[in-house]
Amino acid sequence: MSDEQVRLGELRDEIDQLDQKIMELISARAACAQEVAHVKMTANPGQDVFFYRPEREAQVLRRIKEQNPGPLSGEEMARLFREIMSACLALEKPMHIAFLGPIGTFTQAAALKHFGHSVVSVPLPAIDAVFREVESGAAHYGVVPVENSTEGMINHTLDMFMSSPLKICGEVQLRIHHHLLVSPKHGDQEITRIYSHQQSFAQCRQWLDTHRYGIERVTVSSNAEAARRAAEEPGTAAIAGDMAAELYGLQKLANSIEDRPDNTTRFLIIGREEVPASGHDKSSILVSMRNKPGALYQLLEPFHRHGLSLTRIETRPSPSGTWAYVFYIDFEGHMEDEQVRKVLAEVDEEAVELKRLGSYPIGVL
Ligand SMILES: O=C(O)C(=O)C[C@]1(C(=O)O)C=C[C@@H](O)C=C1
Repeated sequence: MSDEQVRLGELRDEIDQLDQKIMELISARAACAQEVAHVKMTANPGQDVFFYRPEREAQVLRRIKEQNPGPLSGEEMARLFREIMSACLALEKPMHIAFLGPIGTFTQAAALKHFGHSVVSVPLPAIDAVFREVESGAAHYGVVPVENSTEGMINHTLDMFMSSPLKICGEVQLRIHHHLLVSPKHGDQEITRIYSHQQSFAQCRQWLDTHRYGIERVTVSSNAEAARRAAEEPGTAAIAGDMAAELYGLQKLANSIEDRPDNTTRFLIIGREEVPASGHDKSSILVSMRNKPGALYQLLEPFHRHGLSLTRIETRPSPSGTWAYVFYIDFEGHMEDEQVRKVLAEVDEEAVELKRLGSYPIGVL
């Protein structure tokens, strides 16, 4: 045996022993989670038990990232623990997660990034269908897109909160890479049509104008649908992400064609319960103000005075009347925090209506 073979043999023995220990430790952790489920059920007999605890998961993942000794990166280590916790939660209760489908969309990728792969993910055809599925209790949680760094807010999601009783329980950000995809089945046939979702066309507009000028662009309901069509119709291509490419066996003609390298979409997790503070949280509200001079100043001034950081403010027309507006506001802090309580009490005094959409951990992954 060569020196290399001897050394490799030793290292692989060491890896086998470590794997054995890791397996025993993961099993002990899973048994602990089962016990947690038992405690939760006996403490709340006959009631809705919330097995999924977003604030606890955020704390665990943050601690892992902070204390990770390397050589793996903090992100990579947190991703591994994300999957371990996902499997532990599935032992307690398999979670049904509704998302804006079909399968292969970026929203599904976001759902799996947030909850891990041990959930049952349920594709639905529209954002309001995701809300309804969670409201009815058919799904435990839902995942919907809310804003894109290139294209701005997804107004349909914001507007749903005006009438829905659901709470925001979390957020997840996903880097969005779009590719120009073709089916290897169709050989070198000239591309005369490109399918994609309207948001994806918008995010790749400059690239398309430079590299595929004049080719017909056909808008479809999702990137996954675009990929499905490109897989079936010769002479067509799709703009979609990795999940859709894999699902429909497409090849990349051009990689990462989004105009902005930091193209990111933020998704919200919607559920039926309020989330306790995790120590690093964000809150969202909807406020409708009287139509008078200085209304916006009056609304924002208490946030400034109490030192609360606004992360997003968006205006939407009110469904109740012409020229009345509703403000959608995200800010740092939890509604249980003293400062936040004070600010919201002041806002409530001036507002026609204040709706608390929820406090939730700032995305960790
Ligand atoms: O701490 C809990 O409440 C648990 O149920 C355990 C656990 C975990 O595996 O760490 C699992 C699921 C929850 O979402 C949070 C954490």
